[in-house]
Amino acid sequence: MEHSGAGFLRAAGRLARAYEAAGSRLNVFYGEPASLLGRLLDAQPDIREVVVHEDYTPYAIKRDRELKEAALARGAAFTALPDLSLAPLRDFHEWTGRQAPYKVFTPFYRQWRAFLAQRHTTVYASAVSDLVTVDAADLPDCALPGTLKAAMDDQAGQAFDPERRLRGFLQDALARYTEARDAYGQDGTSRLSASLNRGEITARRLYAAAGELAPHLAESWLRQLAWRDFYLYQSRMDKDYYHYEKKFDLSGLDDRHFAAWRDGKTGIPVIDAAMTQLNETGWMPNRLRMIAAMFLTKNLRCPFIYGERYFRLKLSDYDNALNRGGLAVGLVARLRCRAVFSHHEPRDPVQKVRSGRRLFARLASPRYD
Ligand SMILES: Cc1cc2nc3c(=O)[nH]c(=O)nc-3n(C[C@H](O)[C@H](O)[C@H](O)COP(=O)(O)OP(=O)(O)OC[C@H]3O[C@@H](n4cnc5c(N)ncnc54)[C@H](O)[C@@H]3O)c2cc1C
Repeated sequence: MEHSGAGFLRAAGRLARAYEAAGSRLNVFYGEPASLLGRLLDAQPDIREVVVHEDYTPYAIKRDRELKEAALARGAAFTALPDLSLAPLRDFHEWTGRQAPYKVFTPFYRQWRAFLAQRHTTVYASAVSDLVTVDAADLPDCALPGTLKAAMDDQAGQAFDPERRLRGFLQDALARYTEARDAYGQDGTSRLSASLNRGEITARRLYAAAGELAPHLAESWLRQLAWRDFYLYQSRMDKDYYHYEKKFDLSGLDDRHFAAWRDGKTGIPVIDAAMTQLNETGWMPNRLRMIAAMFLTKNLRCPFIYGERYFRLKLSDYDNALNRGGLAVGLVARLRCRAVFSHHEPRDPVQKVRSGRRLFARLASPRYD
Protein backbone atom coordinates (compact mmCIF):
# COMPACT_ATOMS: atom_id res chain seq x y z
CA MET A 1 0.00 0.00 0.00
CA GLU A 2 1.13 3.58 -0.64
CA HIS A 3 3.15 5.20 2.11
CA SER A 4 0.68 8.04 2.55
CA GLY A 5 -2.34 5.67 2.60
CA ALA A 6 -0.72 3.47 5.22
CA GLY A 7 0.20 6.56 7.26
CA PHE A 8 -3.38 7.82 7.06
CA LEU A 9 -4.76 4.50 8.31
CA ARG A 10 -2.26 4.36 11.16
CA ALA A 11 -3.31 7.89 12.15
CA ALA A 12 -6.97 6.81 12.02
CA GLY A 13 -6.00 3.88 14.27
CA ARG A 14 -4.40 6.28 16.77
CA LEU A 15 -7.58 8.37 16.74
CA ALA A 16 -9.74 5.27 17.28
CA ARG A 17 -7.62 4.32 20.29
CA ALA A 18 -7.93 7.88 21.67
CA TYR A 19 -11.73 7.60 21.42
CA GLU A 20 -11.60 4.22 23.12
CA ALA A 21 -9.45 5.61 25.94
CA ALA A 22 -12.06 8.38 26.40
CA GLY A 23 -14.79 5.72 26.71
CA SER A 24 -16.35 6.29 23.28
CA ARG A 25 -15.99 5.01 19.75
CA LEU A 26 -14.79 6.02 16.31
CA ASN A 27 -17.03 4.36 13.70
CA VAL A 28 -15.21 3.53 10.47
CA PHE A 29 -17.10 2.35 7.37
CA TYR A 30 -15.92 1.17 3.99
CA GLY A 31 -17.83 1.91 0.78
CA GLU A 32 -19.11 4.65 -1.47
CA PRO A 33 -19.34 7.73 0.83
CA ALA A 34 -22.73 9.24 -0.10
CA SER A 35 -24.52 5.90 -0.12
CA LEU A 36 -22.96 4.99 3.25
CA LEU A 37 -24.00 8.32 4.73
CA GLY A 38 -27.55 7.77 3.47
CA ARG A 39 -27.65 4.35 5.13
CA LEU A 40 -26.19 5.72 8.34
CA LEU A 41 -28.70 8.57 8.54
CA ASP A 42 -31.56 6.16 7.83
CA ALA A 43 -30.34 3.86 10.62
CA GLN A 44 -29.64 6.73 13.06
CA PRO A 45 -32.41 9.32 12.62
CA ASP A 46 -31.16 11.22 15.70
CA ILE A 47 -28.19 12.53 13.73
CA ARG A 48 -29.18 16.14 12.93
CA GLU A 49 -26.02 17.50 11.32
CA VAL A 50 -23.20 16.24 9.13
CA VAL A 51 -19.92 18.14 9.58
CA VAL A 52 -16.94 17.74 7.25
CA HIS A 53 -13.68 19.57 6.65
CA GLU A 54 -13.56 21.43 3.33
CA ASP A 55 -11.31 19.83 0.78
CA TYR A 56 -10.54 21.10 -2.73
CA THR A 57 -9.45 18.28 -5.01
CA PRO A 58 -11.86 17.44 -7.85
CA TYR A 59 -12.63 14.09 -6.20
CA ALA A 60 -13.28 15.72 -2.80
CA ILE A 61 -15.50 18.46 -4.23
CA LYS A 62 -17.68 15.89 -6.00
CA ARG A 63 -17.75 13.61 -2.93
CA ASP A 64 -18.76 16.45 -0.61
CA ARG A 65 -21.46 17.66 -3.00
CA GLU A 66 -22.95 14.15 -2.96
CA LEU A 67 -22.64 13.93 0.83
CA LYS A 68 -24.46 17.23 1.16
CA GLU A 69 -27.25 16.02 -1.12
CA ALA A 70 -27.56 12.79 0.90
CA ALA A 71 -27.72 14.74 4.19
CA LEU A 72 -30.22 17.36 3.00
CA ALA A 73 -32.43 14.69 1.43
CA ARG A 74 -32.82 13.20 4.92
CA GLY A 75 -33.40 16.49 6.71
CA ALA A 76 -29.94 16.71 8.29
CA ALA A 77 -27.94 19.94 8.10
CA PHE A 78 -24.59 19.90 6.31
CA THR A 79 -21.62 22.02 7.44
CA ALA A 80 -18.21 22.19 5.74
CA LEU A 81 -15.53 23.82 7.90
CA PRO A 82 -12.80 25.69 6.01
CA ASP A 83 -9.84 24.62 8.12
CA LEU A 84 -7.53 22.83 5.73
CA SER A 85 -5.58 26.03 5.10
CA LEU A 86 -4.30 28.46 7.71
CA ALA A 87 -6.21 31.42 6.26
CA PRO A 88 -9.80 30.50 5.29
CA LEU A 89 -9.34 30.96 1.55
CA ARG A 90 -12.76 32.29 0.58
CA ASP A 91 -12.69 34.90 3.37
CA PHE A 92 -9.13 35.80 2.49
CA HIS A 93 -9.95 36.35 -1.17
CA GLU A 94 -12.97 38.51 -0.32
CA TRP A 95 -10.91 40.48 2.18
CA THR A 96 -8.29 41.34 -0.48
CA GLY A 97 -11.06 42.95 -2.57
CA ARG A 98 -9.53 41.52 -5.74
CA GLN A 99 -11.41 40.19 -8.72
CA ALA A 100 -8.58 38.13 -10.17
CA PRO A 101 -6.82 35.69 -7.84
CA TYR A 102 -3.12 36.03 -7.02
CA LYS A 103 -0.88 34.09 -9.38
CA VAL A 104 2.46 35.14 -7.91
CA PHE A 105 3.59 34.13 -4.43
CA THR A 106 5.18 37.32 -2.99
CA PRO A 107 2.15 39.65 -3.29
CA PHE A 108 -0.05 36.80 -2.04
CA TYR A 109 2.26 36.36 0.93
CA ARG A 110 2.20 40.05 1.91
CA GLN A 111 -1.60 40.12 1.95
CA TRP A 112 -1.80 36.74 3.67
CA ARG A 113 0.40 37.99 6.55
CA ALA A 114 -1.72 41.13 6.89
CA PHE A 115 -4.92 39.07 6.84
CA LEU A 116 -3.67 36.70 9.54
CA ALA A 117 -2.50 39.58 11.72
CA GLN A 118 -6.05 40.97 11.64
CA ARG A 119 -8.18 37.88 11.42
CA HIS A 120 -6.45 34.76 12.63
CA THR A 121 -9.02 32.10 13.53
CA THR A 122 -8.20 30.40 16.79
CA VAL A 123 -7.80 26.66 17.16
CA TYR A 124 -10.92 24.59 17.96
CA ALA A 125 -10.90 23.81 21.64
CA SER A 126 -12.86 20.50 21.66
CA ALA A 127 -11.11 17.31 22.72
CA VAL A 128 -12.07 13.75 21.80
CA SER A 129 -13.58 13.34 25.27
CA ASP A 130 -16.03 16.24 24.61
CA LEU A 131 -17.62 14.54 21.61
CA VAL A 132 -20.69 12.35 21.88
CA THR A 133 -20.50 9.26 19.69
CA VAL A 134 -23.00 6.56 18.76
CA ASP A 135 -22.40 2.87 18.33
CA ALA A 136 -23.11 2.26 14.65
CA ALA A 137 -21.28 -1.04 14.39
CA ASP A 138 -24.41 -2.82 13.19
CA LEU A 139 -24.44 -1.18 9.73
CA PRO A 140 -24.05 -4.37 7.65
CA ASP A 141 -21.58 -5.05 4.80
CA CYS A 142 -19.35 -2.05 5.24
CA ALA A 143 -16.52 -3.28 7.43
CA LEU A 144 -12.98 -2.36 6.39
CA PRO A 145 -11.32 -5.05 4.24
CA GLY A 146 -8.66 -7.05 6.09
CA THR A 147 -5.59 -5.30 4.67
CA LEU A 148 -6.94 -1.84 5.53
CA LYS A 149 -7.99 -2.99 8.99
CA ALA A 150 -4.51 -4.42 9.56
CA ALA A 151 -2.95 -1.10 8.53
CA MET A 152 -5.26 0.73 10.93
CA ASP A 153 -4.36 -1.65 13.76
CA ASP A 154 -0.64 -1.39 12.97
CA GLN A 155 0.82 0.27 16.04
CA ALA A 156 4.14 1.22 14.45
CA GLY A 157 4.65 4.86 15.31
CA GLN A 158 2.10 4.52 18.10
CA ALA A 159 4.10 6.89 20.27
CA PHE A 160 4.22 9.61 17.60
CA ASP A 161 2.61 12.78 18.86
CA PRO A 162 2.43 15.74 16.43
CA GLU A 163 1.95 18.21 19.28
CA ARG A 164 5.15 17.02 20.95
CA ARG A 165 6.99 17.13 17.62
CA LEU A 166 5.76 20.70 17.08
CA ARG A 167 6.89 21.93 20.48
CA GLY A 168 10.24 20.16 20.16
CA PHE A 169 10.81 21.72 16.76
CA LEU A 170 9.87 25.23 17.90
CA GLN A 171 12.01 25.03 21.03
CA ASP A 172 15.07 23.23 19.67
CA ALA A 173 15.29 23.66 15.89
CA LEU A 174 13.46 26.80 14.77
CA ALA A 175 16.37 29.08 15.59
CA ARG A 176 18.46 27.28 12.93
CA TYR A 177 15.62 26.76 10.47
CA THR A 178 16.54 29.45 7.92
CA GLU A 179 19.97 27.91 7.32
CA ALA A 180 19.08 24.28 8.01
CA ARG A 181 15.96 23.91 5.87
CA ASP A 182 17.95 23.73 2.65
CA ALA A 183 20.85 21.75 4.14
CA TYR A 184 19.28 18.44 3.31
CA GLY A 185 22.02 16.35 4.93
CA GLN A 186 20.65 17.61 8.26
CA ASP A 187 17.18 17.12 9.68
CA GLY A 188 16.37 20.80 10.11
CA THR A 189 12.65 21.01 9.34
CA SER A 190 9.58 20.16 11.39
CA ARG A 191 8.57 16.97 9.51
CA LEU A 192 4.94 17.84 10.25
CA SER A 193 3.66 17.76 6.66
CA ALA A 194 2.15 14.26 6.82
CA SER A 195 0.36 15.09 10.09
CA LEU A 196 -0.99 18.30 8.59
CA ASN A 197 -2.20 16.55 5.48
CA ARG A 198 -4.01 13.79 7.29
CA GLY A 199 -5.59 16.20 9.78
CA GLU A 200 -3.74 15.11 12.93
CA ILE A 201 -2.74 18.69 13.59
CA THR A 202 -3.91 21.90 11.93
CA ALA A 203 -2.01 24.78 10.34
CA ARG A 204 -3.82 27.02 12.83
CA ARG A 205 -2.24 25.14 15.70
CA LEU A 206 1.20 25.55 14.12
CA TYR A 207 0.63 29.29 13.73
CA ALA A 208 -0.64 29.69 17.30
CA ALA A 209 2.23 27.66 18.79
CA ALA A 210 4.83 29.61 16.81
CA GLY A 211 3.28 32.85 18.14
CA GLU A 212 3.43 31.56 21.72
CA LEU A 213 6.83 29.88 21.74
CA ALA A 214 9.01 31.70 19.23
CA PRO A 215 7.34 34.76 17.66
CA HIS A 216 10.63 36.51 16.83
CA LEU A 217 12.05 33.42 15.07
CA ALA A 218 9.13 32.14 13.11
CA GLU A 219 8.98 34.30 9.97
CA SER A 220 10.79 32.05 7.52
CA TRP A 221 8.87 29.02 8.77
CA LEU A 222 5.54 30.85 8.41
CA ARG A 223 6.58 31.66 4.87
CA GLN A 224 6.61 27.91 4.16
CA LEU A 225 3.13 27.59 5.63
CA ALA A 226 2.18 30.41 3.27
CA TRP A 227 3.41 28.28 0.36
CA ARG A 228 1.04 25.57 1.52
CA ASP A 229 -1.87 28.04 1.56
CA PHE A 230 -0.74 29.47 -1.78
CA TYR A 231 -0.99 26.08 -3.50
CA LEU A 232 -4.33 25.32 -1.84
CA TYR A 233 -5.54 28.77 -2.96
CA GLN A 234 -4.33 28.13 -6.51
CA SER A 235 -6.00 24.75 -6.53
CA ARG A 236 -9.32 26.44 -5.73
CA MET A 237 -8.94 29.52 -7.88
CA ASP A 238 -7.18 28.25 -10.99
CA LYS A 239 -9.62 26.17 -13.01
CA ASP A 240 -6.72 24.54 -14.87
CA TYR A 241 -4.80 23.54 -11.72
CA TYR A 242 -5.70 19.86 -11.99
CA HIS A 243 -5.63 19.88 -15.80
CA TYR A 244 -2.35 21.50 -16.89
CA GLU A 245 -1.45 18.38 -18.82
CA LYS A 246 -4.55 18.87 -20.97
CA LYS A 247 -4.03 22.59 -21.37
CA PHE A 248 -0.38 22.57 -22.46
CA ASP A 249 1.18 20.71 -25.34
CA LEU A 250 3.57 18.14 -23.85
CA SER A 251 4.16 16.32 -27.13
CA GLY A 252 7.77 17.51 -27.47
CA LEU A 253 8.65 15.69 -24.22
CA ASP A 254 9.23 11.99 -23.63
CA ASP A 255 9.73 9.39 -20.90
CA ARG A 256 13.01 7.81 -22.11
CA HIS A 257 14.90 8.67 -18.93
CA PHE A 258 12.07 8.34 -16.43
CA ALA A 259 13.10 4.85 -15.22
CA ALA A 260 16.66 6.02 -14.50
CA TRP A 261 15.29 8.97 -12.52
CA ARG A 262 12.80 6.77 -10.63
CA ASP A 263 15.41 4.14 -9.75
CA GLY A 264 18.12 6.62 -8.74
CA LYS A 265 20.35 5.70 -11.67
CA THR A 266 20.88 8.97 -13.51
CA GLY A 267 24.57 9.17 -12.60
CA ILE A 268 24.03 12.56 -10.93
CA PRO A 269 24.83 11.87 -7.26
CA VAL A 270 22.40 14.26 -5.62
CA ILE A 271 19.47 13.17 -7.79
CA ASP A 272 20.24 9.49 -7.28
CA ALA A 273 20.65 9.96 -3.54
CA ALA A 274 17.38 11.89 -3.32
CA MET A 275 15.49 9.20 -5.22
CA THR A 276 17.13 6.45 -3.15
CA GLN A 277 16.04 8.21 0.02
CA LEU A 278 12.49 8.49 -1.35
CA ASN A 279 12.37 4.86 -2.46
CA GLU A 280 13.71 3.54 0.81
CA THR A 281 12.04 5.82 3.34
CA GLY A 282 9.08 7.63 1.71
CA TRP A 283 10.74 10.98 2.52
CA MET A 284 12.57 13.63 0.54
CA PRO A 285 13.45 17.12 1.85
CA ASN A 286 11.82 20.08 0.11
CA ARG A 287 14.91 21.40 -1.66
CA LEU A 288 15.62 17.96 -3.09
CA ARG A 289 12.02 17.61 -4.26
CA MET A 290 12.54 20.86 -6.17
CA ILE A 291 15.84 19.75 -7.66
CA ALA A 292 14.59 16.25 -8.53
CA ALA A 293 11.42 17.66 -10.12
CA MET A 294 13.37 20.25 -12.09
CA PHE A 295 15.86 17.65 -13.21
CA LEU A 296 13.09 15.35 -14.43
CA THR A 297 11.10 17.97 -16.28
CA LYS A 298 13.78 20.34 -17.49
CA ASN A 299 16.97 18.29 -17.95
CA LEU A 300 15.42 14.94 -18.82
CA ARG A 301 12.48 16.62 -20.58
CA CYS A 302 10.00 14.16 -19.12
CA PRO A 303 6.32 15.21 -18.75
CA PHE A 304 5.72 16.31 -15.16
CA ILE A 305 2.82 13.88 -14.73
CA TYR A 306 5.32 11.00 -14.53
CA GLY A 307 7.01 12.61 -11.54
CA GLU A 308 3.68 13.55 -10.04
CA ARG A 309 2.41 9.97 -10.18
CA TYR A 310 5.63 8.57 -8.78
CA PHE A 311 5.70 11.01 -5.86
CA ARG A 312 2.06 10.11 -5.19
CA LEU A 313 3.02 6.47 -4.78
CA LYS A 314 6.09 7.11 -2.67
CA LEU A 315 5.82 10.26 -0.54
CA SER A 316 4.71 9.56 3.02
CA ASP A 317 3.25 13.10 3.17
CA TYR A 318 1.63 12.94 -0.30
CA ASP A 319 -0.98 15.61 -0.90
CA ASN A 320 -2.56 16.11 -4.30
CA ALA A 321 -2.64 19.94 -4.28
CA LEU A 322 0.86 20.41 -2.82
CA ASN A 323 2.54 17.76 -4.92
CA ARG A 324 0.96 19.11 -8.10
CA GLY A 325 1.94 22.63 -7.06
CA GLY A 326 5.55 21.61 -6.47
CA LEU A 327 5.81 19.69 -9.72
CA ALA A 328 3.63 21.60 -12.13
CA VAL A 329 4.80 25.03 -11.10
CA GLY A 330 8.04 24.51 -13.04
CA LEU A 331 6.16 23.48 -16.13
CA VAL A 332 3.61 26.26 -15.97
CA ALA A 333 6.21 28.85 -15.15
CA ARG A 334 8.37 27.67 -18.02
CA LEU A 335 5.49 28.02 -20.41
CA ARG A 336 4.13 31.25 -19.01
CA CYS A 337 6.94 33.06 -17.29
CA ARG A 338 10.57 32.21 -17.82
CA ALA A 339 11.77 34.51 -15.07
CA VAL A 340 9.97 32.53 -12.37
CA PHE A 341 11.28 29.26 -13.72
CA SER A 342 14.84 30.54 -13.82
CA HIS A 343 14.51 31.71 -10.23
CA HIS A 344 14.28 28.05 -9.12
CA GLU A 345 16.85 26.78 -11.53
CA PRO A 346 20.56 26.59 -10.75
CA ARG A 347 22.49 28.39 -13.49
CA ASP A 348 24.10 25.20 -14.62
CA PRO A 349 22.11 22.52 -12.83
CA VAL A 350 24.29 19.57 -13.71
CA GLN A 351 27.47 21.36 -12.75
CA LYS A 352 25.97 22.64 -9.54
CA VAL A 353 24.64 19.31 -8.35
CA ARG A 354 27.90 17.60 -9.29
CA SER A 355 30.16 19.97 -7.48
CA GLY A 356 28.36 21.34 -4.44
CA ARG A 357 26.12 18.61 -3.11
CA ARG A 358 28.21 15.54 -2.53
CA LEU A 359 27.77 15.38 1.22
CA PHE A 360 24.08 14.56 1.08
CA ALA A 361 24.71 12.10 -1.75
CA ARG A 362 27.22 10.23 0.39
CA LEU A 363 24.96 10.25 3.45
CA ALA A 364 21.92 8.89 1.64
CA SER A 365 23.60 6.62 -0.86
CA PRO A 366 26.82 4.93 0.25
CA ARG A 367 27.71 3.86 -3.30
CA TYR A 368 28.92 7.42 -3.89
CA ASP A 369 31.61 7.12 -1.23
C1 LIG B 1 8.02 18.50 -6.24
C2 LIG B 1 7.43 18.77 -4.88
C3 LIG B 1 6.45 17.93 -4.39
C4 LIG B 1 5.89 18.16 -3.12
N1 LIG B 1 4.91 17.32 -2.67
C5 LIG B 1 4.37 17.54 -1.45
C6 LIG B 1 3.36 16.67 -0.95
O1 LIG B 1 2.91 15.73 -1.63
N2 LIG B 1 2.89 16.91 0.30
C7 LIG B 1 3.34 17.95 1.06
O2 LIG B 1 2.88 18.11 2.20
N3 LIG B 1 4.26 18.80 0.60
C8 LIG B 1 4.79 18.62 -0.63
N4 LIG B 1 5.75 19.48 -1.08
C9 LIG B 1 6.13 20.65 -0.27
C10 LIG B 1 7.29 20.43 0.72
O3 LIG B 1 8.35 19.75 0.10
C11 LIG B 1 6.90 19.66 1.98
O4 LIG B 1 5.71 20.20 2.50
C12 LIG B 1 8.00 19.78 3.04
O5 LIG B 1 9.18 19.19 2.55
C13 LIG B 1 7.55 19.10 4.30
O6 LIG B 1 8.60 19.10 5.25
P1 LIG B 1 8.37 19.69 6.71
O7 LIG B 1 7.04 19.28 7.23
O8 LIG B 1 9.57 19.34 7.50
O9 LIG B 1 8.31 21.25 6.36
P2 LIG B 1 8.74 22.57 7.17
O10 LIG B 1 9.92 23.13 6.47
O11 LIG B 1 8.82 22.36 8.63
O12 LIG B 1 7.50 23.54 6.83
C14 LIG B 1 6.30 23.55 7.61
C15 LIG B 1 5.11 23.20 6.72
O13 LIG B 1 5.00 24.16 5.66
C16 LIG B 1 4.52 23.51 4.48
N5 LIG B 1 5.52 23.62 3.42
C17 LIG B 1 6.87 23.63 3.58
N6 LIG B 1 7.48 23.79 2.39
C18 LIG B 1 6.48 23.87 1.46
C19 LIG B 1 6.45 24.03 0.04
N7 LIG B 1 7.57 24.19 -0.67
N8 LIG B 1 5.27 24.04 -0.59
C20 LIG B 1 4.12 23.92 0.11
N9 LIG B 1 4.07 23.77 1.45
C21 LIG B 1 5.24 23.74 2.11
C22 LIG B 1 4.30 22.03 4.83
O14 LIG B 1 2.95 21.84 5.18
C23 LIG B 1 5.24 21.85 6.02
O15 LIG B 1 4.87 20.79 6.87
C24 LIG B 1 6.32 19.27 -2.36
C25 LIG B 1 7.31 20.12 -2.86
C26 LIG B 1 7.86 19.87 -4.11
C27 LIG B 1 8.92 20.80 -4.63
